[in-house]
Amino acid sequence: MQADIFGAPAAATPTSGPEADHWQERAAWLKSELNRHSHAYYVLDNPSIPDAEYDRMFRELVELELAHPDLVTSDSPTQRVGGKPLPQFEPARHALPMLSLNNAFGEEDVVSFDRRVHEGLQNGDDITYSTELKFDGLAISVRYENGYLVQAATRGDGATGENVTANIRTVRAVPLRLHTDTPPAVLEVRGEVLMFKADFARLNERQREAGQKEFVNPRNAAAGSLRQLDSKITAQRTLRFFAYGIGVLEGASMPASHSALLDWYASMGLPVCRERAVVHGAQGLLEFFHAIGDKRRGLAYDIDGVVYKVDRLEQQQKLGFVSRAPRFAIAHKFPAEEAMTVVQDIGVQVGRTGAITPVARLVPVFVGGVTVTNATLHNEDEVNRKDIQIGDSVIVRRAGDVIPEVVAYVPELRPDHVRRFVMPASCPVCGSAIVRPEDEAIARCSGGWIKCPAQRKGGLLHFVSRRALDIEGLGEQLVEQLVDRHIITTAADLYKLGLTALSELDRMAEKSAQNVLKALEKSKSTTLARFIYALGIRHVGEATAKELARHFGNLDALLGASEEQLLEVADIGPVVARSIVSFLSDPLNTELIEQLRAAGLHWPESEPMVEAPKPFAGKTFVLTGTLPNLTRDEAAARIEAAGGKVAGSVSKKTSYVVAGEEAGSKLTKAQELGVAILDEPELLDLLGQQPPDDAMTKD
Ligand SMILES: NC(=O)c1ccc[n+]([C@@H]2O[C@H](COP(=O)([O-])OP(=O)(O)OC[C@H]3O[C@@H](n4cnc5c(N)ncnc54)[C@H](O)[C@@H]3O)[C@@H](O)[C@H]2O)c1
Ligand SMILES: [Zn+2]
Repeated sequence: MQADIFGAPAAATPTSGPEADHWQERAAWLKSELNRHSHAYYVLDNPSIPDAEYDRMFRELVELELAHPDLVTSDSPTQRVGGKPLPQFEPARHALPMLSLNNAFGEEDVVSFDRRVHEGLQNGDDITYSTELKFDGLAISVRYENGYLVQAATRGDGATGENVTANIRTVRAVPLRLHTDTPPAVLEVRGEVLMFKADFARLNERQREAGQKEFVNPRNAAAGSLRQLDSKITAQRTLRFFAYGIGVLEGASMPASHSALLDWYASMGLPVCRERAVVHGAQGLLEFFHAIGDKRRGLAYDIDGVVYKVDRLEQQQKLGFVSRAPRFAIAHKFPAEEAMTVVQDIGVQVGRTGAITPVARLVPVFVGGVTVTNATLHNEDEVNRKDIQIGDSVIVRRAGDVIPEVVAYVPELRPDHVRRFVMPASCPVCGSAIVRPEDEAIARCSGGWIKCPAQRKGGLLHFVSRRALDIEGLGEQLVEQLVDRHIITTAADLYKLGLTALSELDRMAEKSAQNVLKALEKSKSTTLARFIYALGIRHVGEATAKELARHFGNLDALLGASEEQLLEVADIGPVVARSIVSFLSDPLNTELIEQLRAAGLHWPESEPMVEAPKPFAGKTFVLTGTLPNLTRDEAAARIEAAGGKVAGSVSKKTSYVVAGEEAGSKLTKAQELGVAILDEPELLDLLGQQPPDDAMTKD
């Protein structure tokens, strides 16, 4: 397979096109492709390729233009910002243009940015930078006259945007009036409109219920919601806003620094993100980048990097602008979490509970900071729902430590010959029949761990994993050998391993064998929660194991618990309770537990705790629509804390449906079935609670 200059497989991407040595043709082709994708992204809010793919083509064009400057034309995407405003909107000219940002993809880029700033300012001292998040939404300019919001416009092509004033007025996060007695005569606040992840999930759920198209990601949902001809629709979507820049200012003096500007904004009731800092030099920039990288998953919204800006505005002015971006700022991007590649085959993997997972074998692709060759397709229904076939170009997502998954295929790149995935009839590892109970999404190998080495290996790897007994040095290869050579069958056998047996394995020096034995010895002293989790009971994850340990205090109390007693544990529902009882009533499992105790595994034990009564115990709730104060997650958390269960769909077994505004088909179903319906005040009444304070953070 031929690779292009960025190392990605050429056939896997739309960058195929003309050969790279016909550079004129190639540049023309890149321009037209980039323009086509920009239109889909900026104008239609419906991109067909991942951003990383777009960025790759963009960089290729930049390189070509650098090598052949006569290729640069004014219509080149490298010279322009965004897309043409939609003609359906009234145009809004920006008195000061709204630009883009240059990107840094690695530490070297950040160091050279800092160097260019020094050169530009002829300054030998450390530069002070203001650092903030790069929100993944869309830019907006909001104009206040004498403190009142008078106009809001999208970025558009940088010079002219779309007048979206009526829509912005429905966004609660944007104040209609500045909270100050001395407002400037004119202030253009620039910032990002975005959608929080939870609101995005809820919106897509509603779209699904209503049989309408779902949005690809929060950015496109935000853009699609703001750029609505009917502001009633915008009003129904929860949009947020963070201010981060300034356009025209009249009747007030400009703060001396960017950080002071943001503080001023916050004092006037404009939402400014708290995750910002003032740092010195390239070192300070990189420290901020890493600190935010660690926090990223926990943020309520998507970011695709951080932004560094020279803090002193007078220095910003001195540095000025290049064609489409300021010289005083740069966006430092996180590695892209989505990339495009080709599915070469679809195989299956057998998990520790026998679950058969379809796995796409991919043309290797760099995504989320690593090279990925396999990505999960979750289960048979997902493969069919997403219609992913062998031979397709697909978008692969790897976010943080999450297992890479195939998100979607790219219809415009589907070749003539693709092949469907067929679930095999028997386990590829042990040959036992694969069965899929009618009401379940997961097909399983019916061999159990006695017959199926894949399940044995999976179970052992789970047992030794970091969150279970945390036995260092017992990795995949070692477990594989131990099982394949029939040296061990169960976890209890691990504690019978001796130095000779271990040293005889491949790639096992005596020193490492000794370390494994030491780690095994150390693991004997553990906690009840880890031990329960390590057993690998289906549906008992880490959190449930902790809850069980807390509730029962000691192992014998858990071993003797009935299904009813298990149901009294917080977070445990009928499915989990049944799974625990069925696991513990299998003599093979109880024997294993006894063997492990006999091998010396121990933990502190205590008496079972007495739980306070739970008013919602045994009751099932379904949430639908938007509640006035509580988010859906908050409402669910409160119901669960009171012992109730939250279900996704309404049935005769539902005790209550909690309905907010725009409740959809679930409400109708509840009315049909005669299920009791609550609004937010009634729910809080039942709970004996108050609504929360406004959730939006305004410094
Ligand atoms: N998938 C596609 O087909 C496709 C097509 C076109 C563009 N794109 C993507 O769009 C991006 C390029 O768009 P762009 O020109 O808007 O640049 P950009 O999004 O990379 O950077 C500029 C924008 O960042 C935003 N921003 C967020 N936080 C900010 C902060 N704290 N300070 C200042 N600005 C902040 C502003 O909206 C600003 O306009 C690329 O990531 C590209 O991949 C994708
Ligand atoms: Zn099997």
